[in-house]
Amino acid sequence: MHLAARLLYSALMNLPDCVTLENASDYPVYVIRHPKVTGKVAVNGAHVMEWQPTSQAHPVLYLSPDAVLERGKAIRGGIPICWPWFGGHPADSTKPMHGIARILDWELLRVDVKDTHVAMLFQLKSTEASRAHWPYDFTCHLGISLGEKLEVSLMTQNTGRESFVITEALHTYLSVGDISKTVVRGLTGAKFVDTVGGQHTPHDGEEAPVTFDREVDRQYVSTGGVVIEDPAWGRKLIVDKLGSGTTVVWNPWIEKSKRLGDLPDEAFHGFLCVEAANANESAVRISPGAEHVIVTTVSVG
Ligand SMILES: O=P(O)(O)OC[C@H]1O[C@@H](O)[C@H](O)[C@@H](O)[C@@H]1O
Repeated sequence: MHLAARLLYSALMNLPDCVTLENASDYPVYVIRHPKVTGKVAVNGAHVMEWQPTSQAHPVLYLSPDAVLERGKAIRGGIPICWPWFGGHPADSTKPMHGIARILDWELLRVDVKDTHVAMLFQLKSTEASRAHWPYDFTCHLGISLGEKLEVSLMTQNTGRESFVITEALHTYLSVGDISKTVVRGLTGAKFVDTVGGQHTPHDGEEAPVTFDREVDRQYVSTGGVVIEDPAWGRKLIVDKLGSGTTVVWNPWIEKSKRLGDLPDEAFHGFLCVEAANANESAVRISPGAEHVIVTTVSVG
């Protein structure tokens, strides 16, 4: 659907009072102001840019102050949806990094408001634009529930006549008080692929929890959740997931931050990414008519 039609449709949807559609500089964003939670979700990528329970003094998600808000571009921070490939395209390096879902406009189908949360349902269907990058027919639904807990679930349906294989990630940027004191628990013993510098080096599991004193870019074989201890802000973040065989942990540290134009050089001190993903041997084959769901939740312990 064309953007203008989509915006008209949203207007006709009678958005609840706590959700408004703001359209500064032709960049539509749903803004949530609910007694229990505030948030922002961009039409571009159905991208959760912000989510903050009103009980929290500090933001939970990280959003770069230099993030580029332009349709067709990925946002640095929040939760980019990496789909239908995670990382670089396996065969064609000219295709967009992390796939197309984060750079296409999604359509809001429904909003439900409860005392405790706001739930939104977005849809992305295959079009000529998507087929130019990926030649398959699909419908994706993204459910986002913003409350004391954040839940994001991505369902991929194969609406075509041939099977396809996807890799994917719910690429969650989390704010922390000090990355050098941050500890990620829940991945001990898990094999991982180290991808720092673009290499893909397999490793056996480690007994120590994950800590940060340099760039970390790892794809763990893991179906379970993690706990992120952030002593600087005296809190724990709990990231859980379903339908995911890979957990990606990423912090760019200083050199890579300098190379990323949409991230301040020193911003790496204040975030890490923990991504519910399916990569490598967890790539998902979906038959015609079949579907696959991946879910991540984030809460503050
Ligand atoms: O800059 P992008 O395309 O948003 O990717 C950010 C990072 O995303 C992570 O998931 C990857 O593991 C990193 O290698 C990558 O640098």
